[in-house]
Order: sequence, then C-alpha cells, then structure tokens
Amino acid sequence: MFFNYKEAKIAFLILFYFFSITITASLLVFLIHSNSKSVRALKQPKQEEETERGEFSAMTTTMETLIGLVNRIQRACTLLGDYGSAGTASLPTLWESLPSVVVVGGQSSGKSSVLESIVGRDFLPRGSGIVTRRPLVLQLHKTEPGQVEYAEFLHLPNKQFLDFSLVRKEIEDETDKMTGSRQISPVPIHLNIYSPKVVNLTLIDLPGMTKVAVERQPESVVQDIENMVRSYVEQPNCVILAITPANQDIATSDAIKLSRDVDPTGEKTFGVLTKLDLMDRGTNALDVLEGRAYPLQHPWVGIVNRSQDDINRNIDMIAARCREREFFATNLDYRHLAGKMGSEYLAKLLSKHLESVIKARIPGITSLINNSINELESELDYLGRPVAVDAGARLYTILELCRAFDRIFKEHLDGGRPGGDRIYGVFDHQLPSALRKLPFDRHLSLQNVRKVVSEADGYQPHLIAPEQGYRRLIDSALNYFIGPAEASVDAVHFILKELVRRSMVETQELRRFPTLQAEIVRAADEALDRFREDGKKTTLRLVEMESTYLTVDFFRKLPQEVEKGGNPSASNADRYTEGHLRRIGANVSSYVGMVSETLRQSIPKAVVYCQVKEAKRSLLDIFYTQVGKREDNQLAVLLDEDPALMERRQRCARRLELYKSARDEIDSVSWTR
Ligand SMILES: Nc1nc2c(ncn2[C@@H]2O[C@H](COP(=O)(O)OP(=O)(O)OP(=O)(O)O)[C@@H](O)[C@H]2O)c(=O)[nH]1
Repeated sequence: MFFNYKEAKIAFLILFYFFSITITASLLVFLIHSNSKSVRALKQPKQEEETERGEFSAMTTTMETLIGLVNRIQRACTLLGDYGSAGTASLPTLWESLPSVVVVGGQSSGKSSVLESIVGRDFLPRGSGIVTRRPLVLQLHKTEPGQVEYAEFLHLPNKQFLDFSLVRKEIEDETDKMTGSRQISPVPIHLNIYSPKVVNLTLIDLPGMTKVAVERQPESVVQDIENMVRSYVEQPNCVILAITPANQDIATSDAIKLSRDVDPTGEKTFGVLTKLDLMDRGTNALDVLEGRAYPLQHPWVGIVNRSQDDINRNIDMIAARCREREFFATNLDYRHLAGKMGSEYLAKLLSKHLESVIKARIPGITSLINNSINELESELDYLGRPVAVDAGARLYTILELCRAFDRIFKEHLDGGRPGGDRIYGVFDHQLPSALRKLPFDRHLSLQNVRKVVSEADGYQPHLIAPEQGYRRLIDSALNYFIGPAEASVDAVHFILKELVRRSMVETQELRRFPTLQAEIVRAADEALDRFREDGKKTTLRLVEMESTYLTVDFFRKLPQEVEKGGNPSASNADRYTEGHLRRIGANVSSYVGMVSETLRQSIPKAVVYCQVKEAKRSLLDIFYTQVGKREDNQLAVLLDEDPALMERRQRCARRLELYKSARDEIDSVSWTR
C-alpha cells in the first residue's frame, strides 16, 4: 500500500500537472468568454458614439452655419464701418442686432490668455500692468481642414499674417499709434482669424478694469475704462465672458460686479475662473465652479492658462492645452468636473449658446434687415442713379434734368404748385394801389394848374381853352405812371426769380448736381433779366403811347358839357378865375383817371406777355443751345456731383448689398435648418 519516496514524487507531479491543465483550461475558457463580453462591451459604446458623433456633427453643422452666418454679416458690417455705437455714432445698426462675446475683467485677470486659449494661437500682447488698451474685435472663421491659418486686420485689408507673433506686434503698434504708449482708446482694432481649428465666434477683448490709475496714467483712466466696457456690455445682444482670477477674492471681482449690474438675471453672463493653478495650496474653487457661491444661470468654467513663465519659455498653445487637460484630469479637487472645464470646453459652450441666441434673434434680425432694405432702397431712389459716362448720355441727362426743373417751374406758374398766384397779387393789388397813391391831387392843385397854364400861355393868355396848359398838365401827370409800371415789372421779375430758386430746390433729380444747379439758376436769372428789360420797354411804351396821342373825344365832349350844363357867359367871365382853373384841373384829373384805368388793364398784359409767358416758353432756351455746344469734359463738370452725396450713395449701395446678402444668407440657413 505504501509508495516509496520516488513513487510519491511521481504521483504528486502527475496530480500537479492535471490540476494545472484544468485551471489553465478553465482560465482560458473564462478569459475567452469575458473577452468576448468586453469586446461587445467595447463595441457597443463605439457604435453609440458614432451615432452620437453623427448627431453632433449635424448639430455642429447647423451651429457653424448659423454662427458662421452671423460672423460673415459681422465681417461685412465691419468692412462697411457699421459696428455699432461703441465704434461710431450710428444707431441702430445691424451689428448691434447680432450677438457677440465680450470679454471683461480686471487688469491682468487673464482675458487675453482666455482668448488665446479659445483660438489656440499665441497672438495677443500679454503681461502684467495695462496691456490691452484698445478694444480688439476678434472674429474667428472656421475654414476647411488642411487650409492655412492666417490673420487679417481690417486696417490692413490685403495683408495676410501667417506668423502670429507679427499679429501681436501689429496690435501693439496699432494700439500705440492711436493712444501713445500709456493711454487707452475706445476705437477698436478689428482682427479676423481664419483657421480650421477655431469655432466661428466674434469675441471682443477689452481693456482690463482697474480701481486705481497706474503707470503714470491720468486719474480719469479708471472711469474711462469702465465707460468703455459698459458701452459694450450694455448692448442688448452681447454675451458677457466675465473673467475672474481664482487666486483673488471673487467678492471683489470687477467682472462679476459689472455683469451683475448690467445682467442681473445672469442670462448673458458666462463666469470664467482663471489661474486655478495659482490658488493657495489646500484651497480650491469648487464652491464657485459647482455653483454654490456666486451662482450664474450658465455654469462657471475653470481655466488654466499659461503662466508668465510659460510664455517667457515659449511654451506653445498645444502644449498648454494638454497641460490644462492634464491639470483637470489629475487634480483631485476638479477631476470629477474635468469634462466641463478648460478652454476647449468653454469655446464649445459659447458657440452652442450663441447658436441659441442667434436662433432666437433671427426673426428680429430678419425684420431689421427687411426694414433697412426698404429704407435704403427709397434713399437710393431719392439720391438718384449713378451718372452717365459718355458725352451723348451726359447731354441727355443734363437736358432731362433741365426739363424736370422747367416742368416744376411751369407748375408754379400754371398752378398745381404755389407761387404763381403772387403774380396775380401784383396785378390785382399792388398795381391798383400804387396807381391810387399817385400824387395827382398835388399835381392838379389850383396853384400848380395856374402855374402850368400861365407858363404854357406865355405872354398871350389863352383865349378859349388852354390847349398847351392841358397838354403840359397831362404830359407831366402821365409821367407818374412810369413808376407803377416799372414797379410791376420788377415785382413780377422778383417773383419769377424766387420761383426759379424754389423750383430748383424742389427738383429732386438735380439735388446731387450742385454745379448744374448753379448753372441753371444763372441761365434762368439771365433769361429773366432779359425778360424784365423787355417788360420795362413795353410798359414804358404803353405809358408813352398815352402821352403821344391824347383821346380827342374826351376833350371834344368837354365844351359841350360846359355848354349843356353851365352858363357859357359866366364861364367866359371867370376864364382866369379859380373856378376856371379848378375845372381845368378836374378835366385833366378825369382824363388821367381814364388813362390810369387803361394802364391798370394793359400793364399786366404787357408784363405777362413779356415776362411770364416768355419765362414759361423759353426760360432755358439759350442755355440749351450753349450746353449743346459744350465739350464732353465740360459736360462732365456740369454733372460733377457733390462728393458728400456721392459718398452717401456709395455707402447706401454698399449697405444695401450687405443687407441683401445677409437676407439671402438667412434664407438659405432657414432652409437647411
Ligand atoms: N499661472 C497662470 N497664469 C495666468 C493664467 N491666466 C493668465 N495668467 C498670467 O497672467 C498675466 C496676465 O494675463 P493676461 O491674459 O495678459 O491678462 P489680461 O486680463 O488680458 O490683462 P490686461 O489686458 O492687461 O487687462 C500673464 O502673465 C499671464 O501669463 C492662469 O490661468 N495661470
């Protein structure tokens, strides 16, 4: 029964192998089984991930389209100088209706560093003290994968910056150019970055807020910066990126204080905690990041940017991002939040938020665009078409414009437009009243009649009737009519002149051509002067005609009337007495009255014939002939537009183009949504 030692050893070895094989086999079976499970387990999330990625990419596409759309509109706005009241005084603008992200915070809180992290490039001036001294409007444009990254400034439109350190230099130079070496300026610098690695965003970096003036700055700098920052964050469509360094007391954060002020509900504010790596050992910012302290509607995002030392050692952005990821993944305090921390996450969060903001704003933007298009189109109509370029077309344009003016001038005379009635006022009121006021009483006073009659009689007093006395009295009385006749001509002349000016103002088509306007007015004035000369000659002739041939009948009737009504012997007796002279005065007066009545009728006819009718018929006739003989360059001078107006039309046309393309863009996005 008993084995010897050798047999026992063999039996033990056999048993050991048997158990080893069994265990290995079961282990293998277990491993294969568990492996297939884990393969399944591994495979499943990947499929889910793929579906998720599919959804995400669809979402990202819409998001990118929308944000890209706004970016493109914003870019067009900046090219047109239309970037809101913070940049210029024009309000309201399309820019203002578009959302943009404004980065605010205290000095050296890390604003520029956050921007750089979002862009993933090293291009902003950074350091201690006041570094950002002008607003920087930064537009990120996502390009196709593999395309070259480059930056472009609005003030250097045709220069592509491939070297981003030169971008920093240009920002510094451009800042100094506007501000000197220490001052701040509200005039923004516009920078576009094109890269496959960025998300479409418009970000605005602002000077850091401060409580005291530093570095030989004026005391007003504190208030100036606050005013500037406010002018941006108070825009209804801005998203505030409030940067607060974690190594400072958040209760004193300028960014949080300001954002609470302008955005009390916290809808527009994204809180960003920088410098988490610089917090005192044993402390953390979990209270803030988890929303217990200083809660905002959007979650706080923690960031770790490059330190000054990193910058000095030229640690690049890729390495910095890796380090940031590593910081959150490995830090015991923040490990559980790692997926929702860091600059990459912040960029996506902002992008997503902007999408929802834009979606909500699209109806408002569309109606703003449509209203603006209508307004711009009517303004362009008002400003007129661009000027013709060849001689024939120029001449045609000039004649058309003259005709438009002439039409309006005629409307003033014929009725339809006011002014012509004032001419009738001259005939109906001014002329009769001037005629009534003529000093015939004085002229035909007893003394004057006696004087004129005796002088006319000479040494031999008249025998029956003082023929010469009558003639002299009538002649000199008729001279008085020259005044009212000339005054009527002048009055109508001035009315016509004023109507020319009025018609010029009312000829919309001519507004843009000050030179042509002046020429037409000059030509019209010259024509009116000619018509006035003619009017004067004609009316004076009427008066002269009255004195050259007296109405015989009138005088023939006189003795008969005396004989009929009175006592002839008595009349003979008092031939040189007062009664006789009074009768002569009365006779002359009634003759002059008759002439006055005739002239009251005929002067208006002469005036209308010589001035009004001629003005209607041939005001610009001579001008037309002169223009027809002019050389092309002289015609061009006539159509020389007011430069301010030309610029206004160009601006209007460019803006119209922008709004139309914005409308088309929005329409196309709406279709793909
Ligand atoms: N260690 C560390 N340093 C940081 C961090 N963020 C910023 N800094 C450093 O803080 C300094 C100021 O950073 P900037 O980005 O220039 O700050 P800013 O707010 O833009 O400064 P101003 O424009 O002058 O107001 C720089 O030296 C940065 O390297 C961070 O998260 N960690």
